[in-house]
Amino acid sequence: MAAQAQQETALEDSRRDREIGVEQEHLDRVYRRLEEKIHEAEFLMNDAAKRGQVGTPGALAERDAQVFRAGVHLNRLNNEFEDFLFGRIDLLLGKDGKKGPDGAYTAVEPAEGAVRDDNTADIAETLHIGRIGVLDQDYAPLVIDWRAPAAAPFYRSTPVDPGRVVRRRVIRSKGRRVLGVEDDLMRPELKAFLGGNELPVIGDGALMAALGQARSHTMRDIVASIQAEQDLVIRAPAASVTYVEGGPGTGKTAVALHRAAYLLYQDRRRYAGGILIVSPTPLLVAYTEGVLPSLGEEGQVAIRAIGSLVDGAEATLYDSPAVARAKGSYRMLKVLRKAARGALELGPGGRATPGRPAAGAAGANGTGQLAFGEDEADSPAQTSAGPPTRLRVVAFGRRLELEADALERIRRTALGGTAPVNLLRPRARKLLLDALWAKSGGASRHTDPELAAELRSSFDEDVISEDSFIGFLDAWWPELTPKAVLDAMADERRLGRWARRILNPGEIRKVARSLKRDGHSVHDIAMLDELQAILGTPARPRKKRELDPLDQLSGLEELMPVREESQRERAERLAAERTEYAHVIVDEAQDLTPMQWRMVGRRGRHATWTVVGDPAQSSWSDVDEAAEARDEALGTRPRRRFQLTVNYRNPAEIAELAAKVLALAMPGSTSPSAVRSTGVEPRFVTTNNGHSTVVRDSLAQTVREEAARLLDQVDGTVGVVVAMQRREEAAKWLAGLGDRVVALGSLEAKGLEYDATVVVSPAEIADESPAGLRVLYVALTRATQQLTVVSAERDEPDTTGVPDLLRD
Ligand SMILES: Nc1ncnc2c1ncn2[C@@H]1O[C@H](COP(=O)(O)OP(=O)(O)OP(=O)(O)O)[C@@H](O)[C@H]1O
Repeated sequence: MAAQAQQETALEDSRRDREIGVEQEHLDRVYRRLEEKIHEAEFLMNDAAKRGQVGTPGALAERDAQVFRAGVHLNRLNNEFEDFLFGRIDLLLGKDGKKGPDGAYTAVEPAEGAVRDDNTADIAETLHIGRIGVLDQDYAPLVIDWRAPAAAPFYRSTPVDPGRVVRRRVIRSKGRRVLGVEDDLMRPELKAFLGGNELPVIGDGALMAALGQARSHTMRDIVASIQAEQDLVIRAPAASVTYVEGGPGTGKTAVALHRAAYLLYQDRRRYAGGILIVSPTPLLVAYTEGVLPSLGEEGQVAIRAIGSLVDGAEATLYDSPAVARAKGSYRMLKVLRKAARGALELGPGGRATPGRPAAGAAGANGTGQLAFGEDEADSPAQTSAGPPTRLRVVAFGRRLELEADALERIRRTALGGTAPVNLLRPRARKLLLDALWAKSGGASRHTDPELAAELRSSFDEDVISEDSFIGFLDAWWPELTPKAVLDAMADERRLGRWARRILNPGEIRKVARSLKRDGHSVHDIAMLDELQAILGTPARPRKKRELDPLDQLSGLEELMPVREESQRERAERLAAERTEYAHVIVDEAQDLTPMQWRMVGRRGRHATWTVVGDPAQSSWSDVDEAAEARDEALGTRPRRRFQLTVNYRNPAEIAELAAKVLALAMPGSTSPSAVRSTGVEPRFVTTNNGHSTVVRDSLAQTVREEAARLLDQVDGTVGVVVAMQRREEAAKWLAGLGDRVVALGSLEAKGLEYDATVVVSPAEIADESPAGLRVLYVALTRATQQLTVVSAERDEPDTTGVPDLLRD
C-alpha cells in the first residue's frame, strides 16, 4: 500500500513539474516581449526629449504628453511584480466565435457541439491572466489584464455555473521563475483534451492555499483568487452607488481596493479626477496601502484615514463614548453654526492678546474700550481680544461714531441667513457705511440723485481709506479660522451659550473639557471640516506661476511670455488642489457618524460611490441617525446592493464563537459561513487562578504568556486586543516579545487581522460603550488561525474558563 502511495506521489510530482515547465515557457515568452516593450518605451522617451529642444508650441505640448505616457509605461513595465503572471483558463469553443477587443473570444457560454455526446471536448482557447496586459507582435494576447472583460470568467466561473471554463489554474511565480500551479476543475464530468492530450489537473485549488498562508503587517492582494460573488462587486458598473454589506472576513476591504484598480482600468480618463478611499484608522491605512501598488496602481488613488481628511490636522486623540456621541451627532451641526457666528463677538481669535487689542481697533487708537467675552482664566480662547465696542471715523471733516447697540444691530442684520460667515464681511462693511452715511446727514445735502450718488461714493471712499476704519473692521469682523472657533468652544460657559437646549449640561462640560486637550480626535476633524464650510474662505489673489526650466531650455520663453500650462503641470496642480473626487470608496462605513458623513459627502458631491460595511460591527450607537446622514451624503443616486456571504478569514471554530456575541449584539442576524476549518478550538484562560480577586500583574502575566505561546505556534502575527483604556499598559505587557506581536485598543482592531489573537476581558470591552458588544464581535473576528480569550473576574468565567458572554 505504502509503495503504491509513494508511486502515486512521485507521479503527481512529475506531472506537477511538467506543468510548471509548461507555464515557465509561457512566462519566458512574456518576459522576452516585455523587454522589447521596455526598449520601445525608452526609445519613445529619448525621442520625446529630442523634440523638447526644437519646436513649435504644438510640438512642446506633444512632447509633454509623450514623455508622460512613456514614463508611466516604463514605470509599470520596470515594476518587479512578485507574481506578474498568476492565472490561466482553458476554455471550450464559445457560442459566437467572435474575438473581442482583448483578442479573446467574447462568448461566455459554450457553442453548440463544443461538448460531444460522449462527454468529451477539446480546449479551444487558453488565456493567461496577469497584473497588466501584454500583446505579442501580432497583437495576440500573451497576458490579459485581470480587469479586462476577457478575464472575468477566471473569477466568475464556478462548478455550478462554469460557462466555457473547463480548468482554472493559479500560477505562483517569483520574478521570472514559476514556482507552482494549483488547478480547479470547473467541469469535472468532462474529459477534455488540449492539443490531443488529456487536460492534466494539479492540486486541490488555489483558494485554500492562499487562505492558509501566514499574515504579515501588510495586506496582500487577492487578485489570483477573487471569488465569484466578490468579482460581481469589483466589476459592478461605476455609475450610482454600489453598496456592499458582508460580515467579518468576507473580503469587503479587499474587494474595495480591487474595485479602485478596476475602475481606473475601465475609465482612466474619468478617474483622473481621483479616487478617494476612506478608511477608519491610520493602522488600517498602513495595513492596506501596499495593495494598490501591487496591482500596478498608484497616484490617482488616495487612501486616507477618516481622521486625516482635513489638510493640516491629524487625529491623534480618542474621545470617550459620550463625547464621541455628542460630537458626531447632527446636534453638533447646530452648535457649530451658532459657534461660528458667536465667535465673531470674540474678536480676532488667537491673534491678539488681552490688553493688547488688534491694530486699528477702537481700543488701539485710544478711543474705545475692549470687551472680552468672559474672564477665561484657563481657556485657550483667553488669548483673543474682544471686538471693539465703538467705531469712530472722520469723514467730510466730521467725527462720526457708532455705539455698541448700533454695531450689534448691524452685526445681526449682516449675519442673517446661512451664508458663510467669512464671506459676509463685505455685507457688514456696506451696512456700516450706510449707518455712518445716515449719521453724516449727507443724504439731505443734494436732491439731485446723480449728485447725491457721487457724494455718497466719495464719502465711502473717504471712510474706507481711513486706517481707523480698516483696523476696526479687522477687529470687529475678523476672518475666522475653524481652529479658532473650535478653541473658543473649549470654554464651558461659552459653549453652554452656543449649545443651549441642544446638548445637555453634562455633554457641554465633557465636550468643552475634551477640546482643551492638545491635539484633535477623529470627531474634532469632522467638526473642523464642517466649520470650514460654515465659515467659508474669502477669495485671494492667485499666485503667479513660476517659469518652467524646460522653457528656458527650448528658448521659447521669449516667444511665449505667458506660457500655457502643460498637461503634466495641470495634473500636478489639480492633484494638489483636489478637495473633490470622481469616485469615493468608504470602508467600514457602518462606523461613520453623521458629522463624518457630511465631511466625506463634501468630497464626493459629484462622485460615484462604493460603500462597504457591516452593521453588526458598528461602533456608532445611533445607527438610524448615521443611516440618515449617509443617505444625505449619497444623494438621490440609485443604489446597487450586494451581499458577501463567505468568511475567508476565520476558521469555523472561531467564527462559531463570534456568532454567539453577534446573537447578543444583533439578535436575528446571520453570520457569514466560514470557508475552512482548522480543527483548533479557541482557548479560554482565566487570570485569577482560583483566587477571588484579579490583580493587574496576574492579568499582565497571563496575557504575556499567551502571546508568547501563540508566537511559537504561528509563523506570522499575533494581535492582543484590549479595552481602549488598557492600550498603553498592554503594550508594556508585551515588551521584548518582538515585532510580530502588537497590542491594540478594541477600536483600533477594526479591519485588521492576525494569525492569532488574544482577546482580553470580553466584559471589559463590551462595557466600554453602548455599542460595546459589536466592538467585541469585531475583536473576536480578527484571527486567521488561533484565538485565546483571557477572562478577568468581571467576565465571570465558568470552571472551564469560558466567560459569561461567550457561553451558550
Ligand atoms: N477571494 C479571496 N482569496 C483569498 N483571500 C481572500 C479572498 N477574499 C478575502 N480574502 C482574505 O480574507 C481576509 C479578510 O478580508 P477583508 O479584510 O477584506 O475582509 P472584510 O470583509 O473587510 O473584514 P472585516 O469586516 O472584518 O474588516 C483577508 O486576509 C483577505 O485577503
